[in-house]
Amino acid sequence: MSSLILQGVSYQYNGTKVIHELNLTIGKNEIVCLLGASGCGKTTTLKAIAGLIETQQGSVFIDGKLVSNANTFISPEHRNIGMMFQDYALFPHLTVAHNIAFGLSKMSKEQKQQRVDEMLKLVHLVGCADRYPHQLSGGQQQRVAIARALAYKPSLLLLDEPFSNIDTQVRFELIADIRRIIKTQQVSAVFVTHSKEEAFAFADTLAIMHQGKIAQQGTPEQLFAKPSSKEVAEFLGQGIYLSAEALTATEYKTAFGLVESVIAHQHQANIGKIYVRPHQIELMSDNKKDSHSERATILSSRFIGSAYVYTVVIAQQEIEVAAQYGQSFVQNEQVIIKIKPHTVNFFES
Ligand SMILES: Nc1ncnc2c1ncn2[C@@H]1O[C@H](COP(=O)(O)OP(=O)(O)OP(=O)(O)O)[C@@H](O)[C@H]1O
Repeated sequence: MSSLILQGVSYQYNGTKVIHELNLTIGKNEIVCLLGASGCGKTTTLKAIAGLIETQQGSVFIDGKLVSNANTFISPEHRNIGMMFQDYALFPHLTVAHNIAFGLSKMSKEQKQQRVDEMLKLVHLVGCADRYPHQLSGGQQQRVAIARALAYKPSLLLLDEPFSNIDTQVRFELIADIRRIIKTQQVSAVFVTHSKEEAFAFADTLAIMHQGKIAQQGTPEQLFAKPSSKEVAEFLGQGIYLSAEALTATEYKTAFGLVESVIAHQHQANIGKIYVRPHQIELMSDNKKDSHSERATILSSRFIGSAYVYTVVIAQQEIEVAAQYGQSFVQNEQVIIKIKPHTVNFFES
């Protein structure tokens, strides 16, 4: 059974549609990241799942139970969800223990104490029970927030940009730790961010949102290997388009030479464009001057400690490409580029 199903969910603010007939399914114990540009509707989707807004169309099921459609609306406190929102801070006047125990009103005093102790252990904050939030670091406060969200054993956890106020240095340690905590508690989670790095580190699967819809859902590897649209490919990382002809299931002819795919693709049409990312491009000096391929132009360079990164113009598009060790080029130099064999993203035109 799925933990969460959204079927054709739509929502509009004052007549402006923000989410459009959105579909999303999340499996048991799966961590899914809603990833997308600012304003694409991520937080609104999370609010619709939580019941913080009433959707105008579509159905939401949590653990197989209908929580919202045209005739039904279950309030947030009855949806068995835990929330960890960026602006859903800890109660400043309550100790860590009281913050964690906040949602445990139905338990006896002893049961509450036991659950708080269990949660403190889980989030590595034993000994901090009597502290107040202002006596904790940002990372520790987020550990308390996750402990509070998990204390009453929700079946689904919703996290909205929970790491955005945490220093970059400790952020990825905290992400790994909170992922471990969620996995040990066997709870499903929907996580919202606009950071790809956070999404890759935290989620099992990504659901890329674009203009109020899920454009594609899958593991990072699946999305990189076969983005369903140019928007998904572009969102996953900067790149350039090269006009290409698919010669076979693994070979593409471009003005810059033949490009080889490490995975075979089926094509309806053989004329289109391939999307090439910087790490797939190799710059080479034009020593022989006898190649028939087009040249790229070095626009500028910057030193990043271990190598030079060049801004290069390729087919009228600018892209930053790192040079190989020991290579150097001068401004306006015409260079040959080699596209390394990779999983080619080909879009038919
Ligand atoms: N209360 C509101 N009233 C009117 N419009 C709103 C309201 N809340 C959000 N919006 C609009 O709805 C759209 C989607 O907002 P939402 O917060 O869901 O996007 P998001 O993808 O989470 O963005 P971000 O990454 O910037 O947080 C935006 O255009 C936003 O301006």
